[in-house]
Amino acid sequence: MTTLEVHDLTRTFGDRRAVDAVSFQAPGGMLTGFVGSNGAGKTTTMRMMMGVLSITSGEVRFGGAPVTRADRRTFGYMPEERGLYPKQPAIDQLVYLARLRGIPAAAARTEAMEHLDRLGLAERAKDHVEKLSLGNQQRVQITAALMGRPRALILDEPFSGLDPAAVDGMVDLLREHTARGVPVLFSSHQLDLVERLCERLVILRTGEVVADGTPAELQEAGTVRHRLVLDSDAGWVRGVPGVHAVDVDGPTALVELADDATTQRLLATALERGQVRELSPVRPSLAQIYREVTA
Ligand SMILES: Nc1ncnc2c1ncn2[C@@H]1O[C@H](COP(=O)(O)OP(=O)(O)OP(=O)(O)O)[C@@H](O)[C@H]1O
Repeated sequence: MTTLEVHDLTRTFGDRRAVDAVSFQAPGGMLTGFVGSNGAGKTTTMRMMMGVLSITSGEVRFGGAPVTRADRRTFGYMPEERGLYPKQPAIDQLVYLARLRGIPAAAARTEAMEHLDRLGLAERAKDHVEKLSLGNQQRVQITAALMGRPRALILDEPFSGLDPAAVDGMVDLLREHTARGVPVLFSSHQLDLVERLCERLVILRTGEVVADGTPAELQEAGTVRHRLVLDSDAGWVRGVPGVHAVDVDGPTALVELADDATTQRLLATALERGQVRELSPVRPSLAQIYREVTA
């Protein structure tokens, strides 16, 4: 298992710090999601990790040592600006990219055909990329990053524009790489997907890391809410001191409680008024955590 990490990574454009002392790890064998709003600095960070953009200060490490040019040649990278040539056959581009990673031509062709076969595109291997649907182009693009047994994967928005079945297929492919101990870092705006897939996630806000950990760790650090279900209208909870009613819908209320005493007071009041069908903690969703840390 080889960890890919960044330490105090900083990039300025003029007097603007697009990435400001960013540190995090993408451990080997795990999918690490990289999220943040538009302009938060994800692409800039990934470009520095790959060495396609110079680093103002800080360091990228692979396996505990400063990353080398030779290391980076073994990484699979899917850039934000998609790199396939529209007027070249898909198979040729996959073979070319595998050969760049030192795979002999014959083996590269075999691997490329296997991939195209898995995508259901074997018959279209010789078609120019531009003749494929956008989703299929995107899948070939991800495949290009996966050629030649990369030692790390850095993927900028690999799932954008894919339908759910295509996402699942691509995730299966990525999991084959994490199973070999490879670190996989990918950016995404699809929080539900990130929540479902990732063993770790890093949240960036205006160039800084504002949350970093496993989904469970982030959930523990997030605000716990409670769901209260009564047998009659729950609107009165809005008047209870220490209770912040996030949402009230008939007999059901989603509330944030200031402390344990508030919980007891709420419960006692509810019982005085009738039956309490449920009072239970609600683990925050990733979307809620994201809103809290990026607010
Ligand atoms: N070459 C550049 N010159 C000047 N500013 C840049 C350059 N590249 C990026 N920036 C700025 O750096 C900041 C971070 O941009 P970046 O593309 O890394 O964000 P992002 O998180 O990937 O956003 P998105 O989700 O929209 O892709 C933005 O303010 C952007 O305008």
